[in-house]
Amino acid sequence: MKANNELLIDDSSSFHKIVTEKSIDIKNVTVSFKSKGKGVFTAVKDINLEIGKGEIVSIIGHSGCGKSTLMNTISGMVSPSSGEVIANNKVVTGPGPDRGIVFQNYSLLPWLTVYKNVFEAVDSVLPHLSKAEKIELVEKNLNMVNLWEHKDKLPSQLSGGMKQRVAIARAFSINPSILLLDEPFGALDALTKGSMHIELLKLWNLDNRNKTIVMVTHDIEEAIFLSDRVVVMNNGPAATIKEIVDIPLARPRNKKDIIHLPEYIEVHDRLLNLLFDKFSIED
Ligand SMILES: Nc1ncnc2c1ncn2[C@@H]1O[C@H](COP(=O)(O)OP(=O)(O)OP(=O)(O)O)[C@@H](O)[C@H]1O
Repeated sequence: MKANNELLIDDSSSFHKIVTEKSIDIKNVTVSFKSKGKGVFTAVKDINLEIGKGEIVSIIGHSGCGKSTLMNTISGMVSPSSGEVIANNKVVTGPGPDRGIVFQNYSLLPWLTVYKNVFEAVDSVLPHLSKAEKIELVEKNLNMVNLWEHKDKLPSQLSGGMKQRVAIARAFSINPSILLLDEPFGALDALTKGSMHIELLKLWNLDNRNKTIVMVTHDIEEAIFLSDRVVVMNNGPAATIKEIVDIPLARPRNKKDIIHLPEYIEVHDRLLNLLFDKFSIED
């Protein structure tokens, strides 16, 4: 049995696809913030995590434990105080088009239509494409999330789920090999969230499961349904990785069926225990 933070290479007993290429390598990463009058605050400490190409990995942990900080080191928006992040075999020194990010608050430009929100992103990240190629990309991705007919609407005319679908279509249209999702479905109701999970997996499948997806979530069921592995963080400050849990469920997964499987129940219990081990029922 391999240590669970190593890549699963050629492991025929695993449910995971065979991973032969590293996509992200977080090496001994510590992130500290300096704040005026309060000195130095260490958010995460000595994080080591390897993620293979095409893997879906979720990060869960209590509020403030450093999940977003860790994601931001992969995106390049936060620099590690020590250690380094390697993405697609290059040391991360800032944001790049190989890493797309989707936030909980959609971050759409409110003055641009759905179409323009996606087009502008394609235009700025892939300037070498012809206009026709850019239009084709925008159309394909808006169709994939069933929003083509809403292409002329402004974000204010859309529901939360629709806005998030635009944000996801935008992230996919720039075709990053790594997709970083920071609580992407946190603000959605359960039904919308469920259909967004299917949309996300559909896009991932259409791309031959080649995109690496790292997602921050608070939702254990969401993490199990979507992920190959779930990274559980300890509480901060100086948060570390508590455990990395493999999700032993074959794909495609049917949400209604998997919840009855003993493997699901076991992994769900494990994650609950890891997250809530300090509480008892009486609490
Ligand atoms: N730029 C910053 N300057 C100072 N402290 C920061 C900064 N960014 C994050 N922190 C601190 O680092 C810790 C981790 O924050 P982070 O946002 O990564 O946590 P999180 O696990 O994503 O939280 P949540 O689940 O509530 O979104 C927190 O204590 C936060 O206050």
